[in-house]
Amino acid sequence: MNDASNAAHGRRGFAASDGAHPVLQLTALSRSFTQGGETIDVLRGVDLAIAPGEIVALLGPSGSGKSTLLQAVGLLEGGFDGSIRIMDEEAAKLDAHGRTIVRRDRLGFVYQFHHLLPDFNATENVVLPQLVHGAHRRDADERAAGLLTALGLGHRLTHRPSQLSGGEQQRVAVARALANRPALVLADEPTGNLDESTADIVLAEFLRLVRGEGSAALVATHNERLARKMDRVVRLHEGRLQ
Ligand SMILES: Nc1ncnc2c1ncn2[C@@H]1O[C@H](COP(=O)(O)OP(=O)(O)OP(=O)(O)O)[C@@H](O)[C@H]1O
Repeated sequence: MNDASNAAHGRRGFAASDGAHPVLQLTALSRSFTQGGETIDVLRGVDLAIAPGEIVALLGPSGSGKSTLLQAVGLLEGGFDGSIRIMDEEAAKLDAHGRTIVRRDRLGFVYQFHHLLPDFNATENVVLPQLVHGAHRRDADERAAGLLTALGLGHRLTHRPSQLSGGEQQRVAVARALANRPALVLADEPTGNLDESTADIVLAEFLRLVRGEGSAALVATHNERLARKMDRVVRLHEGRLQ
């Protein structure tokens, strides 16, 4: 079985309680950017293991490389050296098709800005990734309504993003990220665009839901206070994790 077809077999054998296999294992991950003849070594050998169901805060000042690290793990960009193992599969070596399958079947994404589809309502935004994943419409509708209701949006199911507040939009983005039951959620400043009290509420709901679903998460933030609510904090310093 090649890497891509392994990925296509989804999460079989990797129950959330299976502590023996990290959902994510990074070894000597490096990334440099060259611009105008100058090379910046942003990641200089990052090592990290995340257990199933573990929620890890990735702290670091602006420019320390948090987004670069999340982009690597999200298999969104090439140009990295080192190993990215996602559920025991070497994802760094996959071709574009294999990476797409790993992203679709195993990863969920929450960004600072929600990136919801503006022409679709809240439910549809959570249903669509499930249909792409092969779910039946009725099951996808039920799951979307369940997730959105758990996030306090039961009365906003048919609102479009422009009819929702910033906090509500971000809750829809959280529901969308969890829709396909990912083993690992990658979140880049998921509440960075919200005022402090809304950020606290949305983050608490995010953590409760991720824990309830048994997913692991890697959450980039520069907010120490929010980071302390997670299971573990790692810090990016001079291109390495401390
Ligand atoms: N495509 C690129 N080309 C050149 N340099 C880049 C590129 N992407 C990122 N960088 C540089 O890499 C460094 C890390 O950027 P990154 O966005 O990962 O930091 P960050 O910790 O997420 O910052 P913030 O908290 O401000 O979002 C920065 O110095 C940035 O300028």
